[in-house]
Amino acid sequence: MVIQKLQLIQFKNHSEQTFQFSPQINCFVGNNGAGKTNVLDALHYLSVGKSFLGNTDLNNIRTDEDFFTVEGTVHDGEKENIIKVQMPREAKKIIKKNDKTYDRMADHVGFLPSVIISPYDSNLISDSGESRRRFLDAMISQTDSDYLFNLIQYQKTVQQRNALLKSFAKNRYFDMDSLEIYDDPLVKFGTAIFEKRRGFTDSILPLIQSYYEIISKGNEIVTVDYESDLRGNDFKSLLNTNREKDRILTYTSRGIHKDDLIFSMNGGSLKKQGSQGQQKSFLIALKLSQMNRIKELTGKTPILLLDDIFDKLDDTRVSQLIELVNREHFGQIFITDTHKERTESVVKKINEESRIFEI
Ligand SMILES: Nc1ncnc2c1ncn2[C@@H]1O[C@H](COP(=O)(O)OP(=O)(O)OP(=O)(O)O)[C@@H](O)[C@H]1O
Repeated sequence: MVIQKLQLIQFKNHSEQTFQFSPQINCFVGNNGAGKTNVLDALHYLSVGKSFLGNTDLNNIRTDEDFFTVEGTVHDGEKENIIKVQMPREAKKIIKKNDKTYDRMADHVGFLPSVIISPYDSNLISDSGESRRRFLDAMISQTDSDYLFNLIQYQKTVQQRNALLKSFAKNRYFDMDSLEIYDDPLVKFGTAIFEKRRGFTDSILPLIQSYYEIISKGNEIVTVDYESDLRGNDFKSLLNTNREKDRILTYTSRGIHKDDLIFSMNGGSLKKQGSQGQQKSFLIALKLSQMNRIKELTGKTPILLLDDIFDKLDDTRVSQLIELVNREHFGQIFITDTHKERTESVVKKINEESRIFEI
């Protein structure tokens, strides 16, 4: 997948801007606050119809304007496609491919896969399990539409079961039969999600380890463990055993909504023991592995968005990263950096066609 052209209208700090891209490496350089990350965010909109910064769509309309438009010309290997995201202040967001409006945003996901590596990824290490679960879900659902369906059904069922538990407590009443109605859907959807998450983590671990080894020159060993209540436990029995506890707590205490990914370095916690550069190297390895899996499963090469990638990495790690990019041919890459000279020197070492845009 190659984005040939990007046009921004009233998108964040960009009033009107058009970029003609290289099919290989594109760099955006400029001072803090110039709007480099905003360009990557626009590319993210073309991929999944929303911001990677967690902003609401309305916040991304340029101040005092009525709408934003992000339009991209995307070559899918066969033909050119025009992807257009339009966000009016007073109406619903729409996304179109070749002038045809999608009924649901989800129908577009997967057409232009992307992987982003940004400073915000550090939340994956520092935050609670919820952000790691969201990451895992986003990774798997880019290549598996059943997964998203099962997940939505599972989450709805947990919400309904929790609401019932709360109403029991409020009304000082308990009815086992009506609570048990939720067991079958929880077991069905939860077990399917568990199997997918386990399979995905198992398949991605050797990739993460090999990318990390290259970036760090073998200085440390990292691991990722998938932690789940369903590991070694049958979900149905787990629900039975915890029914009384759930009644007291008034929520569903066990299940795949409590899953987590445990990141370790040399046997200890990556969060507690990893330096900023080591944590960043790990996140890069994780994301490159995600990229590799998407490519393998869909046959499409995702676009790679690298926000502030060189910050916090020492020269050795930057060189290793360049070597990796040269070796693996990651497809089309978009990089932001505040240091023009650093970007120029890095790009010179990569044997691919590049373009540098000053923002
Ligand atoms: N809706 C909006 N309307 C106008 N300007 C906006 C809007 N949203 C964000 N901005 C501006 O965008 C700028 C931030 O852009 P961005 O995050 O892309 O900067 P950057 O070049 O990546 O900076 P850094 O090097 O610090 O990461 C800020 O100046 C902010 O005020």
